[in-house]
Amino acid sequence: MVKVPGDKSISHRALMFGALARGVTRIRGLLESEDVINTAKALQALGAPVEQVGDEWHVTGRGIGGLSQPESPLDFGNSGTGARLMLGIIAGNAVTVQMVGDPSLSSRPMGRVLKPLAQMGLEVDDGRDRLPLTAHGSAELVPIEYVLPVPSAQVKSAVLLAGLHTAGATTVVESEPTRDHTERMLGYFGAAPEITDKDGKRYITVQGEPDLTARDLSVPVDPSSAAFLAAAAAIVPGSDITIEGLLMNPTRIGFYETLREMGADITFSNHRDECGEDVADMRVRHAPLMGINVPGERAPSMIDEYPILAVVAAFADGRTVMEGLGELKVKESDRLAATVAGLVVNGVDAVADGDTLIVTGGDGVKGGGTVKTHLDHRMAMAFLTMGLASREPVTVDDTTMVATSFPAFMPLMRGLGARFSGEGAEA
Ligand SMILES: O=C(O)C1=C[C@@H](OP(=O)(O)O)[C@@H](O)[C@H](O)C1
Ligand SMILES: C=C(OP(=O)(O)O)C(=O)O
Repeated sequence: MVKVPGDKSISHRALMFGALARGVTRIRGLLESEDVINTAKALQALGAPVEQVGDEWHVTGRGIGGLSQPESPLDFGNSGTGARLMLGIIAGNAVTVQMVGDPSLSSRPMGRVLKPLAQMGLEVDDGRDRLPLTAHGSAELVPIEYVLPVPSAQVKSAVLLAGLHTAGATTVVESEPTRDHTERMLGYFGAAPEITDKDGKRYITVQGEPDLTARDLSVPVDPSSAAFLAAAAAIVPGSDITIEGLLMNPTRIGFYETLREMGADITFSNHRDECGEDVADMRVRHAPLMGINVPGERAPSMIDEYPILAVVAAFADGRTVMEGLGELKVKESDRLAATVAGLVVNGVDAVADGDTLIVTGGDGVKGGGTVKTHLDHRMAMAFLTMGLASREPVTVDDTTMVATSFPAFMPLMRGLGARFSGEGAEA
């Protein structure tokens, strides 16, 4: 049984909802990674105490609109989720906040959240749409109806969080379902949104100024982190691993559906509910894999898993065609370009054609190349995993960013038999 840490998306939200509720929220299984700790520090600086108590994290909520002026800039490090969701919260409080991030985060588009938040009343100095920026929240936000121009749970969540700070009903319309942890957590904290499906679109409406009540919650295992272990088991002959308590939310498990279609031996057991989310235990055993077509509609349910899926595809027989990957270009790096480059430098036949990624496998993977990770944790973990099954070692140029989402990655992999050398830069 392998213990994989808690889900990053749910961890950010558990801290944020804890800060917006009344009372003390106690969180078990919080992902203690750099991204999540930066969110905890930001909330603390905004006047909602966050403390570690044994193996729990306690957040003392300030109620909707109850946050206070921070004394210094808030640093979101590498985290798009932290920065974008917090913008939704900052928007609804009468505070002025300087937001900064690392070079990767500072190059990512913030206009996608700033545009709807500006309609609601948030002001940003000099019309900036990248970090660093200075945001002026307001105690008088106005509700809006917003049609998402991109399939993004971060944009959806920022607008819904801001909507909680208005005196009316805010609706987000999405045409492709994205991860729904914000909606579920709203329900768990006592303010379930109204969700209706009409003409192939989903309408999510929150009522402003709800009373959120502090809750105890336990964070399920992150399917995006577990994907590296599952992939390793799928490509390394003789593997057989079981991961306990995996988050099975249908908006998150496209990677596992895809691996199964490729022929991977994956079974789920002991399905149960944990704090409003479905979880199960997952067993993965090595089996021969074949290339498949992965439809674009599936992309939101596995958006962070494409680098590792592309690595798995390199070990599958034939072509794997992955469509609809436009959003990969605006992650911690341009993951479409970086994945192709990492595969090619290790002797794999891979090309990007517009928003489509095509990887042809068949004869194993040569390896021997050095992969540029561009401050991107998923690039580092995907290619370290590739090195476990390639003929020659794979080198990655930097492993420090792994700590943003999965600090236990290298020790866990070592525990399963992986050998990394050179301070872990080679697999
Ligand atoms: O809402 C979230 O927690 C996340 C949403 C996704 O981003 P987008 O909403 O930008 O697609 C995902 O890539 C990110 O790792 C986490
Ligand atoms: C895209 C990711 O995270 P974020 O947007 O929060 O930086 C990720 O973890 O792969």
